Amino acid sequence: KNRKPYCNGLSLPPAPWPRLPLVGNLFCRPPTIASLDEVLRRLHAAHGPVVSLWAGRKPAIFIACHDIAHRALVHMGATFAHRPTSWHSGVNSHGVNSATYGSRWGLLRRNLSSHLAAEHVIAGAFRSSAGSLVKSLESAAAAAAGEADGGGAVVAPSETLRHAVFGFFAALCFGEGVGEDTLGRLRGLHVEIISLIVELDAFHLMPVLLQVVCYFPRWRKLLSAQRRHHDLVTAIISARRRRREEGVGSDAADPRCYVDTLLGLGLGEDEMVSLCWEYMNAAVKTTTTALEWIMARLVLHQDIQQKLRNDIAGSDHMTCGERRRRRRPFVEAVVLEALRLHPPAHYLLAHTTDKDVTLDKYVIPKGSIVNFGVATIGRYATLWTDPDAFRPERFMEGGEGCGVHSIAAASGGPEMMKMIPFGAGRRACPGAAVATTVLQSFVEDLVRRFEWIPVASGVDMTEKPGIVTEMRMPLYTRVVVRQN
Ligand code: HEM
Repeated sequence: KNRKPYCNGLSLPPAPWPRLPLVGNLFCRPPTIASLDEVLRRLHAAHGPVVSLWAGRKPAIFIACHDIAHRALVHMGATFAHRPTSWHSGVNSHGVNSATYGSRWGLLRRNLSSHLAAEHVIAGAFRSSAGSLVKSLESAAAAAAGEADGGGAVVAPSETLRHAVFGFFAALCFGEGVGEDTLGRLRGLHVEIISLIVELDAFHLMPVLLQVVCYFPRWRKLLSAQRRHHDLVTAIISARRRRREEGVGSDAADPRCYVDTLLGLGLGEDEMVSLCWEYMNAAVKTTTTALEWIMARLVLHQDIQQKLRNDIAGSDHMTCGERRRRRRPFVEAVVLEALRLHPPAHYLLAHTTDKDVTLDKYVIPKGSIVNFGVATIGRYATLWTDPDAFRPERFMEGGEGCGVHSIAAASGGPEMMKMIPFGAGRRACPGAAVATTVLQSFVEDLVRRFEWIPVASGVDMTEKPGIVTEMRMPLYTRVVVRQN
């Protein structure tokens, strides 16, 4: 019914009628990402890859086609590089992601990207967290060995993986030397704040009235958690500032961690706290979730796990740094295939446009919310053979995914966008290269040190939809410590 001409004879992308946000879910319970998935599945099936919902007075347009996503994010990159604003952004208000597309965003993004490109910083942080991850798993396996009925110990490694990934990114963000106790409190605060955020609000999909209704009962708790987070991170930053002023270690001469780079930019306290929140928040849950899906796949596909082990056996004598620099096509393929089939983020962060644009045969009005179906594109039946099957070989030489990277090259065509786990174009994830390198390195260490065997009940691969789509049941597996 709303296909009537809107602008220059073109109509808006098809939407359900009446124009209510996430129809059918609004009145019974707060709308969730699961209900969004459901509504979009039906709309795409009925109307094709470009559809709209209504977030209050604004259309929210969803694109689930790699070709159209390529036109929007790459060809019309500058037009689609804007983010919608929010009346309350809390801890996120000064982040790169919420920055208006312009000079401040450019400065913060360049700073983050060059910090993440510093090879020696990444290598140092990785060495210590990979070491402690292997030790913790060995201890967990030893503790559980008594309960095992032969053939290794049954463990639930999720918490250990999460701890290692958090430790790695905390070392990159705040530098080495922050106490375990402080990191524990910081992790607890991240969990608390995230549990209080209304999921769909993160995608700018809720009309203001609904936001007020959903946030009202949790507002005080959210403010209190944010205040405690602010105090803790300010104390860590102050300690880091003092270290630099006193010239402890080589840090004063060579800015290493993210906080050092922020101190160099002369930002205010609130800005730095917000940027640290964003760093840890953007990095940890996504990377941990990806790691869990990869390990679940390796437990499920014993042949792929063995092939991976054979493949990395040749690098056993190398140092950590040498291994990270060497190209490892099969490990890369395993990580890419897992990111295609199980992207941690099923949608990008919300984009918006600074003018009316025509896309496909529709008009996208200025200021609309625009988002892209990451999971739908990665599992598209016309783009991938047997898209629901886990086949890393498709990314090897001669395979249908050969040449496809986790981030589409700006010069490539739409075929480069057959998967977009990190987005594409100007707002694509600046942490993509670090995340994939770290995933490959953790996976190598975990497969080199342990054998991962399914328990009798198998592996539950059901998804738990959310801002980050995790496994519904945490991984539960048998591990055997390898002797060599
Ligand atoms: C497996 C791990 C990760 C995944 C799947 C992931 C995914 C994404 C996605 C889908 C976006 C939205 C892109 C868009 O809206 O077009 C994004 C943005 C972003 N990510 Fe990541 N990310 C990961 C790791 C990281 C890491 C390690 C960092 C930094 C330490 C990071 C920092 C950011 C930032 C700052 C943005 C906003 C960029 C901007 O608005 O300019 N992410 N990420």
